[in-house]
Amino acid sequence: MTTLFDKIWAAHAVARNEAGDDLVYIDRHLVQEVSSPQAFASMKASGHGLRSSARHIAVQDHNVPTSADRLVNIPNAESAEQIATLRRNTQATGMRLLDLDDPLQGIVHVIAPELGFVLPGSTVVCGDSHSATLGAMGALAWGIGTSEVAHVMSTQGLWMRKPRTLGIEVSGALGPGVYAKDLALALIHHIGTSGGVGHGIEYFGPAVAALSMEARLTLCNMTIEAGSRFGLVAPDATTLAYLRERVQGPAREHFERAAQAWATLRTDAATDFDRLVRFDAATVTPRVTWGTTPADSAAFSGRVGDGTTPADAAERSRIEKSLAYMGLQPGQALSSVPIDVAFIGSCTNGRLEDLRAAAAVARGRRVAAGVRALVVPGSGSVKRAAEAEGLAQVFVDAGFEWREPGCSMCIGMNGDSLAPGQRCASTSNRNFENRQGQGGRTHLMSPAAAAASALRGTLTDPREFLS
Ligand SMILES: CC(C)[C@H](C(=O)O)[C@@H](O)C(=O)O
Ligand code: SF4
Repeated sequence: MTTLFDKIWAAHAVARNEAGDDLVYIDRHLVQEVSSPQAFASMKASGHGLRSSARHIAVQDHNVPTSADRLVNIPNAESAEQIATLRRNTQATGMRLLDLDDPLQGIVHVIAPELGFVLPGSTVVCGDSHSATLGAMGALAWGIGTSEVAHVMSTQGLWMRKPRTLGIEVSGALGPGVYAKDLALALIHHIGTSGGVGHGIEYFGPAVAALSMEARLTLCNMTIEAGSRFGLVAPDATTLAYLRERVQGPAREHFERAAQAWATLRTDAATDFDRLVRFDAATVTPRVTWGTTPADSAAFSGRVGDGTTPADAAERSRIEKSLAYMGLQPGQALSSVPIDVAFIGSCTNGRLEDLRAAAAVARGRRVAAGVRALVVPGSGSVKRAAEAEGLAQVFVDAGFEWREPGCSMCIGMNGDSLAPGQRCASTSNRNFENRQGQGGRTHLMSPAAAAASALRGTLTDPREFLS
């Protein structure tokens, strides 16, 4: 009797050293331009090449401008340099690159499932902390550091200590206007930003089973914000339906046989986890962060600081500092807080369903005067699909900017960033100080909530616009 996490791990651990670390075989590796330059350089310096070139895909995402002229104009010299470096490195090593002009380009964690690159039961790594996103496909997926990236490229293996397992069982169902993002924020609020440290998390239970593939990707994406590098959902009919349309190569040819094998990929019993947390989805309402960690969140009807004063002195001073940064008063009603910018996008919430949810709120309405609202699709595929079904037009008619795909204002490396003091309703995953630009203030929420906030000009519960 064991967990899904342990089963996939055991199938990939090919050796154990004296320290107790396992050498884990890596099936797939994703590369982006920010964390790879040193890895390519050290691989070259050690005289290695790619051990298995078909197991890697590279994409430009963090630094890419989201303006229409980006193929001819990358104003930031550092961004241009990182983009050129990945182009050079992939050419030199024979790694597939989805470059700026590729119709499939997009945020690394958004494109990987779209390409059918991530299969249930596989191991997938990327030099990016949000790689657990891909665990939604029933894979062990995690973020690695630059030296590990070099190691994977030249050996296809990694020495790793197996983490303990944490099962998060979510019962009940999410109500209307409540999304996977709200569930993720509620869970992080519940277990804390270090609640998952040292553990691989598997999400399961009726509320997880009811989530679409895209919603599961959102949920797993936020796992690192709870301190865990691994977020996992067992493959089921939803996973198979998603993959059937997307897998390539041998997995396509042998799909039905593979599907039978994937059906065995599940945790035998909830008691097999080292730790178990139970959570009721019916208690979740649309949430928004007010502080500078993803755990600092409350319902839109709530108050800054949860309306309580923590007994712990260190926590009290942390909150004081974060509220000073955020320009908020403890106890202030969240719904009275005005915003300057709304950002809909990122690897958390830049997929088609996210844009549908935001467009359902924005349709036939107008962005409030003085608010800048951006919609940045997570990939070229998302962009084209959103245009084909009329979502882009809904946004444009409502006064939102419709941009080219990339990480954009999630991290502000590409020129899309907040000015000091600006306040943003954002569908991304991190609200740390200066994350979206020096002095910028981030409020995390779902795409429907970001659209609602853009329309009203203050932090707004999306249910006010959904009938
Ligand atoms: C730049 C990159 C390596 C980084 C990460 O590791 O996650 C970024 O994607 C982020 O979201 O902070
Ligand atoms: S969208 Fe944001 S969180 Fe995701 S990979 Fe890009 S910068 Fe990181």
